[in-house]
Amino acid sequence: MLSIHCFQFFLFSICVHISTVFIYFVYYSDLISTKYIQDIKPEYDYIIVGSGTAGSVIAHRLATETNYTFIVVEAGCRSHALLEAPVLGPFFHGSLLDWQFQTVPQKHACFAMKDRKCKLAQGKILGGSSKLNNMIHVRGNLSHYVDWFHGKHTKEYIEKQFEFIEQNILHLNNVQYQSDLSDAVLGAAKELNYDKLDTDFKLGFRKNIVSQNNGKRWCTSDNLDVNKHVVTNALVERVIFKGNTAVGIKIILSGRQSSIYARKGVILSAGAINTPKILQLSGIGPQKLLKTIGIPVVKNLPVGENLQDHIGTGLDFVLFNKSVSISAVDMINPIYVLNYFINGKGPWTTPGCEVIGFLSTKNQSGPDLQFMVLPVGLSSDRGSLLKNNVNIRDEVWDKYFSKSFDSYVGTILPLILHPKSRGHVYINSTDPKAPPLVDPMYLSHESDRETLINGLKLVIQFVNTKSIQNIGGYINQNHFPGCEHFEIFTDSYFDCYIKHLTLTSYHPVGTCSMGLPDSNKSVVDTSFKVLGVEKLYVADASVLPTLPSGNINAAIAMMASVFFDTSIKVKNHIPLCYANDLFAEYLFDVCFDR
Ligand SMILES: Cc1cc2nc3c(=O)[nH]c(=O)nc-3n(C[C@H](O)[C@H](O)[C@H](O)COP(=O)(O)OP(=O)(O)OC[C@H]3O[C@@H](n4cnc5c(N)ncnc54)[C@H](O)[C@@H]3O)c2cc1C
Repeated sequence: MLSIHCFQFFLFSICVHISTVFIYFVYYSDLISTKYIQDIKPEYDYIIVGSGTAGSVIAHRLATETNYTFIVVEAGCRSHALLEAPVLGPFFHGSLLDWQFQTVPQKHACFAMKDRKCKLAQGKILGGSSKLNNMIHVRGNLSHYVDWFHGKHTKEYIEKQFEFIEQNILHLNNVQYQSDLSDAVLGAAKELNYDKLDTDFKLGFRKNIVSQNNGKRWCTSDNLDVNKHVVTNALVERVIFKGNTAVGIKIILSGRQSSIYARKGVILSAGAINTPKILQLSGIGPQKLLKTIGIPVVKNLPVGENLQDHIGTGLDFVLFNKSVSISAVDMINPIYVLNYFINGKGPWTTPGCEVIGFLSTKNQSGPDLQFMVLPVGLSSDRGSLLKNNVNIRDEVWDKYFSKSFDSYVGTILPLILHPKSRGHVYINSTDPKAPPLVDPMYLSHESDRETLINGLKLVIQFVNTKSIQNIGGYINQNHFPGCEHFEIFTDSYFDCYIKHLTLTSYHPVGTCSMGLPDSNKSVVDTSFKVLGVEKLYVADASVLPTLPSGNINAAIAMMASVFFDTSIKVKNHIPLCYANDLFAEYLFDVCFDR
């Protein structure tokens, strides 16, 4: 048996090395072409920093609905068709396509990770984190978004924005490949009286809808004319101000510093970790922090505070005595590879997570917990990739995860939807290349731990259903290393377990919160404008004041679209029109104010 595991490890390791070499090739060929080909003008109407989910929605709408000049400035490289296969997502973690952020050592979480630091992958590539993500498309609960805008936009308006994005910007499919675990979990949910999930997220389960086009990953950046509108491998250092008006940005391109100017506005869409970093480097942030670092204060605002994330636990918690999916080794079967490249079908299209569910640990009508169901676990690849992605310590690996090698693993991952723990992102140097200190303070609020403990109990309930028993499911009975002194599956054991095995779902938000101008928690107003300065906007994950009820990519795209409508179209008196649905509009390709 040991020799099979060694062989599997060897095989996976070869795949990891091949993908690493290919990523180097993609990265460096773009770097060289950046030097000789990319053409940047000194001034545009708008500058967009970051080509991720949000930046690309804004760029696409600027290109297709206005005559404004603009440029998207992206620190990462262009992608490559071979990197679009959904199954390859985990290979990008820790690579040149990832900012490779880690948390500072955590007081209440991440004990099973090296130095108590959890890794927090974020995409550094054209398309941003949407090139690394699991492609799950969830609208979330619309009434939360109405609250974010303090009533400025109605639920119907938000719904229209989602419809617009779903019809014009994303490609959405049902998952193209499913394991036996999917149907078993849906069967279990039925046994436990959960409904099928409807659109306005309440409680219930469903198979995933994913952002894919013919089985290939689809990102908002895939709409862009890259040669015309994007410069890659260009790191934005800071915003340039004239008085209190943003007039441009300083960048490092091909090792050289230069400036680009914007007539109408600078839009920061660099994500929830990098946008606060750029603002702080530009003198917008907590006064005390900026003074300590020696940066002149342009505006004292709580930039970088209010960091939140959907936190979960439970990898390799559910085991099976028979296979519930094809094995990781099967993934390199040439038939599956060809099926993907020729038909856009089969296991290579897998987003990882096949089913999602929304539950309440408090018997309420709205969810406080999400389940993500994956037919793999941490030990599936025998330690060649995922162990490093999650930063697991060797001792924990040897004592716990490697013990699952002789079983089959699947994952029912409980995630807290509305955590109360809050952390921060602070720079600790004036060097734009230095990563900021990311302290999410995971699980620092006791109620978050309570929710997750109840979540693990719900996982056990699911595993005890007939549907899961029929496919040979059972709970891993090994004590988690570090928690041996607690009686297994008691509340105190689970409390210890989640503090050790703390997992991010890579959903950091909130670090440049949207809110009312007189609140001391707001960084941008409900028009996405940075408070107290002119012509500077933030539109990305960082403006979300709280976490949505579900995966966040669609909500970020929706926010970017609202930003475009309200702060570019309406502000510049360009009529709003979601579809040319009047005959005259259709005929003359215009929109009328309604
Ligand atoms: C591994 C993973 C799995 C996920 N799974 C899902 C999922 O299944 N469903 C879901 O809904 N959400 C998922 N998410 C979350 C979702 O993808 C992100 O929240 C979303 O893409 C963030 O969008 P954004 O525009 O705020 O930032 P990003 O998409 O991260 O874009 C920011 C861009 O700015 C660039 N940038 C940053 N700093 C600079 C600088 N100084 N100069 C120039 N450019 C810069 C970055 O390189 C990047 O391209 C996942 C995320 C990850 C990482």
